[in-house]
Amino acid sequence: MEVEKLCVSYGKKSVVQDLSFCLEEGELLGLIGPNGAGKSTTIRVILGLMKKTAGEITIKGSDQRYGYVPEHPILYDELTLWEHLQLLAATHEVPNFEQEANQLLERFRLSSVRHHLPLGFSKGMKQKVMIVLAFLMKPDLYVIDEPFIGLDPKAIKELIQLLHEEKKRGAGILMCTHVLDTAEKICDTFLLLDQGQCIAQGKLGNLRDQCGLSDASLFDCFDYLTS
Ligand SMILES: Nc1ncnc2c1ncn2[C@@H]1O[C@H](COP(=O)(O)OP(=O)(O)OP(=O)(O)O)[C@@H](O)[C@H]1O
Repeated sequence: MEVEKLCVSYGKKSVVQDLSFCLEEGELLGLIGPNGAGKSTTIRVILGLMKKTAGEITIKGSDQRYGYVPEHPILYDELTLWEHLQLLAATHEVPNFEQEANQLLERFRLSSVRHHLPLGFSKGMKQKVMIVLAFLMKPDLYVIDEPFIGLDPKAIKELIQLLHEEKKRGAGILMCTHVLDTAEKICDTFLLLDQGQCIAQGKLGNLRDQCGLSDASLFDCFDYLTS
């Protein structure tokens, strides 16, 4: 995915200015920044949920689908968990989805509630359903917004493992998060947004160079660059 000089406004208020970045195959890019920096807005525009004011977003390759894990789970009250998976498989042409779906449900400890309505699910269970739905499709591009919030440690471990597997398969992953210690461990590159502008991007080493702090953690770089 290539984003070039992206600008986004809410009415007259400009919230993203001249944002450019690339997401390569097999790359996990961490989109980080303070509250209100413009991360979710950027994601909404990439997903086509909001219009941009200017700029270009190009998704290369034949697979134009994306796996989206939103910050807040969005599920149908009247469909069971399994019916959600069936619906996604039918609308996104996922062939022989049953085996993959069963494995994902097992990994996220959701097998026993597969025929239940998500109305009675906890916040973390709903979040896990959104993850299973996104990963069932096996798209070339993932857009993931704050996936770790509300997940139990076992589910966090499974999600990190899944991210590794999908990277290995060649998928590009854009992940917005405030959980910097995990991001530091699993992301290949970072894009630090502040007040709608990119103030640093690249590998942790690039961020460290920009701060002049050779052993700094991602948190230290974030703190220094946004102060
Ligand atoms: N619906 C809206 N109408 C007007 N302004 C909005 C709207 N949604 C967000 N904004 C503004 O756009 C800016 C960027 O918000 P955005 O939600 O993209 O930030 P964020 O980086 O995702 O923040 P957070 O880390 O808190 O989730 C903020 O100044 C916010 O007040």
